[in-house]
Amino acid sequence: MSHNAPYVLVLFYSRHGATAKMARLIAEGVEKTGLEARVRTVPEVSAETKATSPAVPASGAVYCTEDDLRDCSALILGSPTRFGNMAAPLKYFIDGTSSLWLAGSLTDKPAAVFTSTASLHGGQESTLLSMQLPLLHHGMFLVGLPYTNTELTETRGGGTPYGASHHAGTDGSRPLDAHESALCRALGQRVASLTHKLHAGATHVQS
Ligand SMILES: Cc1cc2nc3c(=O)[nH]c(=O)nc-3n(C[C@H](O)[C@H](O)[C@H](O)COP(=O)(O)O)c2cc1C
Repeated sequence: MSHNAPYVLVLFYSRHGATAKMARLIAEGVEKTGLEARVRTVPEVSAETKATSPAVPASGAVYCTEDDLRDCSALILGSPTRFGNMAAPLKYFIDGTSSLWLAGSLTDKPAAVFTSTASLHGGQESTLLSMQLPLLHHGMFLVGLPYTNTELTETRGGGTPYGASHHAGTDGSRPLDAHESALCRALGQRVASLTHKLHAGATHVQS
């Protein structure tokens, strides 16, 4: 367990900004509970023959460090859907977490996932489910969205029990609607509430 103040790491990749907007709404949900949301992104990946980018992004969230990930109390992971799966930059980052896996650094911490797609039936669920696989390998407690969030049955866009999702449209211009936004906030709040409960339980056991 970390000695830092507890925080929920909202870690995402976004090329065109839709997933980044979801991350901000999820962070709002986390912070409603009084817990800090630490919003971080990952750099692009490129072939060895291609130029690299500056070490600090020009705008938006800063890049996630290994310490950010190791010391989080919970993780909420977001990616655009790419061919029904998460985007390579996020997968590349996760593939670099072997030392945390060996140390069990993320074991018994809550985790959840979110995605944005161009088409409504273009792989939201497959992306969310496949994003959960490495989190299970890390021993995390997966958190989804319960149907007591009535937006799940009312939505005409994104929103799944496996995590939050957004239908951006083929030109990416469809904004997050009220249902999708509410489910983003609900996911952040749910992960943070569970984190509070786990911390309270741990304190109780130790005292
Ligand atoms: C290489 C590539 C593959 C994609 N594959 C899918 C897909 O399988 N299904 C889908 O609905 N959208 C797909 N998209 C569209 C993105 O998921 C969509 O534009 C998303 O909203 C982008 O999120 P962002 O604004 O955070 O970058 C793909 C986009 C790219 C560039």
